[in-house]
Amino acid sequence: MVVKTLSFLRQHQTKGLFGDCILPFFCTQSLRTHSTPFASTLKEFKDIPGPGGLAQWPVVGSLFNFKPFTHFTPANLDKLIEYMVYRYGPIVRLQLSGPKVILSNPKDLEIVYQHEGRYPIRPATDLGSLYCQRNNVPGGFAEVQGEDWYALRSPANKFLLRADCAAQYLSVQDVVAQDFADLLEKSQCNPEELAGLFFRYASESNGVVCFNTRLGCLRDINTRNPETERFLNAMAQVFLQLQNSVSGKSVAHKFYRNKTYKLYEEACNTVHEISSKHLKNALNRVKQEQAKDSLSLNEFTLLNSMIKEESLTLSQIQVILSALHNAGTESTAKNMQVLFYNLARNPDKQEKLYEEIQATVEQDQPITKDALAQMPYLRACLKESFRLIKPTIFSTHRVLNEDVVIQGYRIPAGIPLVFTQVKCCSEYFSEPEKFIPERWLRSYGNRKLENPPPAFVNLPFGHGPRKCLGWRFAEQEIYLATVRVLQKLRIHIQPESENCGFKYLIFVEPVKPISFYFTKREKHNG
Ligand code: HEM
Repeated sequence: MVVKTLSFLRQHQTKGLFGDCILPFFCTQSLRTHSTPFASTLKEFKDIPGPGGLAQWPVVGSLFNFKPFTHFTPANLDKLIEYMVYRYGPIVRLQLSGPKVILSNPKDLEIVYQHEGRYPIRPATDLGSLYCQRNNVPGGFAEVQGEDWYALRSPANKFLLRADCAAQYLSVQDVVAQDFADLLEKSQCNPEELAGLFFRYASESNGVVCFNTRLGCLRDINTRNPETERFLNAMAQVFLQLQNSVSGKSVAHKFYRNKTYKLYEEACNTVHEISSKHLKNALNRVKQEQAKDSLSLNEFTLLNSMIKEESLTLSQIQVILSALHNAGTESTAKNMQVLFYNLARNPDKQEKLYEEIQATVEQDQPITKDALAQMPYLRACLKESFRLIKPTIFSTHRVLNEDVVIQGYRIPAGIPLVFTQVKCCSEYFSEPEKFIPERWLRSYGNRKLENPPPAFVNLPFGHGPRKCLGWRFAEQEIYLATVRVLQKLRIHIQPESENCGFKYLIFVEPVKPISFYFTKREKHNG
């Protein structure tokens, strides 16, 4: 097997499939570290460092990682993983509902990505898969693998991988961002309700992309549409129950339709029902406008690109658009709050960003693609916020179809590899706990970045063919909201949120809702 793996690596290197990176890295890192002859340095899977004894037993071994044997619970799995990396190093083998390998060195992540193949496998949450199996409904991007995944991903890629896709929606998403800023200006919300406003913003902004319509999520409380409210509540319920399923609050859903499962199923059905309606309406509008000759399918929109895909059925279009809307809402809402939190805690950086905005965009003028391109500090602030909070999602896994050699250990195909980036912060960044957007600027303090961090050190949207499909939209939505809010308001947090912790269940999220408050900026006249 060892020889097979090595010959595989050699073979592909000579073929150039992995560029010239894999084998040299393998040689310099793994073999040099252990400085023994080539094949004999390969160590077996069972020798990977990690908790020993009963903790490695199949099935029951997982239990020994948690209370009462340790002080960790499934709800703070990220802390357990952080501890494991601290205790055992960059590669750790442990039982977590089956054997897993935790990797934290960016160079090892790179190796995994190089081996993930055409159809990368990211294991789904069991609640999502159970829902599809028990109801015999097709899965979205998160639930499907292999060719089924590719059948969804490839038509979506045609639009979403184009560099200019988000720019098509810039003006309409800008209006959504202005509505959000207006709402924050007027709001007298408690922290939970405020967190809900971020969720509403992300849903509204993604709605214009996925369903070509304003869903009405940002309407004033008195004019809200009951169906939109039902939609928002159902989407929030989907994430809540997913969190319950991964945080150990529900285990029995695997065996029968327990409360968590039933709530999840009901919420998924509601999301499906309402998103089907939105899609039907959007398609009708397209037909009407085509009949009037006022719309050409050549207009570059997500919906048009789906309609033009002859291989796609209506139900597949529905799955793709609904999955995009769901995947993009909670993730964007949560990461946006993290950015606002970092800006609130660093008023000097917030003012510096405000100055950049003032110099680039007029308050009553639309935000253009060029204007966004001229705001490097805005981009640096988001990048730094992602770095500080990472991972943005708990957590990116891959399962490889082939054996791989990492840190000198042979990891058999099929073992889930869990990526975490806890340690690399201090290794690659000075003052890693500080929010320093400047570190991402080409010149930092008038000197060129001497040791730029390795490429795989900060991957908020993942990497490779299975990378986040909506990353351009996520960034655009966060940029627009930040610009429109800062033009009007200063972002602050109450002292009780000063050191709010974050947890990672599905997406990153504050342990307690953040107590933001906003003060109006005096109007500038140019
Ligand atoms: C700040 C906001 C967001 C963050 C941090 C984020 C992050 C991620 C990450 C880390 C993944 C897994 C990638 C991997 O396995 O390599 C992912 C997957 C995905 N994201 Fe996002 N995302 C965000 C917003 C969005 C938005 C706005 C959309 C849609 C408009 C979206 C759609 C998706 C989809 C469909 C997938 C599954 C892709 C697949 O399995 O093929 N995301 N996202």
